[in-house]
Amino acid sequence: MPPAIETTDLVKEYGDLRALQELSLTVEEGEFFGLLGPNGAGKTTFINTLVGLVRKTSGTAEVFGYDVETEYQQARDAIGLAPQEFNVDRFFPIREVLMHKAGYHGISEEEAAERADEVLKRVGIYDKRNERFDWLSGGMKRRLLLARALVTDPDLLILDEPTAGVDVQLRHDLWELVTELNEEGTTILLTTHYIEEAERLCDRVAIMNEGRKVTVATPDDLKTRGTDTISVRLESSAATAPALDGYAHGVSLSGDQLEVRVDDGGATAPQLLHDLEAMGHEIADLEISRTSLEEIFVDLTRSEDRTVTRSSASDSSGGADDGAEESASKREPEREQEGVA
Ligand SMILES: Nc1ncnc2c1ncn2[C@@H]1O[C@H](COP(=O)(O)OP(=O)(O)OP(=O)(O)O)[C@@H](O)[C@H]1O
Repeated sequence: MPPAIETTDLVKEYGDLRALQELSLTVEEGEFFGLLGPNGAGKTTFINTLVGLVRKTSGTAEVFGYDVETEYQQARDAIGLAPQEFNVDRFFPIREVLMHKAGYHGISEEEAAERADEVLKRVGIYDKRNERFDWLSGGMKRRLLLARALVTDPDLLILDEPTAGVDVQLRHDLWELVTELNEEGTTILLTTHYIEEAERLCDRVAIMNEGRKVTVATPDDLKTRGTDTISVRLESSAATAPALDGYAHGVSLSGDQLEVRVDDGGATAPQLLHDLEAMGHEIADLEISRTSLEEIFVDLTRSEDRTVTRSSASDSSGGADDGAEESASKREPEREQEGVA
């Protein structure tokens, strides 16, 4: 089986702005994969390229081995997208919205009705099935976007910031649901600003910045890239900070409080204790704090100089590009429904 997503040297330019810069990324079938990055990193552009809402400038992008442009229909049929923005037909009861969506993918009316009911139950808004989108609360709207993504029973579920602005209860419900889906075999691509979410859910994460892939790693691997702090309380104040060459990246002392920065706190603590005792210090207390994924993320995505930046001309050329997107969006009526480009 080919990977769920495989892109090679993918580039997207909006006028002078390179939103994706030679992005090569592989997401294996069955993975729960996170795409992290600050605002404007290119996450939505990447997703929109996969679903045919944005036309790539160069490079290749395949979904389960299907080229997203030359084999658009096969690639698109494999994907369920829950976009960041609410883009649902407001004039129909939500059950019908879901049935229309299934219909676009060639599913018979009878089966579409069954599937609509099934996914509405699954996301917990079946009792709202005859209501219109506008009448739903914000949280229910998020649930509906997920239901719409699921109604075609996709092999690849793409969630673009599914928990942005939702309450804690819904966030946990959504986490539970997507974990279940992944356990049932659905590949998941999730973009999020919540590091905790990525850490909790994802097998691997790609960190993007300014259209580039900064790194791909498991959340645990990422955490090992930071430094830990060992905080030691001494029985009595010391006059000078001890020299701990060899493993300490930094040592600071304030009275009886000593802070030592090391690569791996757990592995280094015994050595540190030994060394301090050998220097005549008595230890009252010791605590290790691990670098949070958030700190590592901030560190990895510190602003760099852009090789190509938006120029004043790009606003107008962005308009020309929009024209290209618009013609792409007319290829299938559903694209307008799901479109966020
Ligand atoms: N249609 C467009 N025309 C011109 N520029 C665009 C267009 N869409 C996105 N951009 C620009 O491309 C860059 C990447 O945007 P994108 O929305 O992909 O980032 P993102 O990582 O999804 O951000 P966020 O986390 O804020 O959603 C940004 O600089 C954005 O302004």
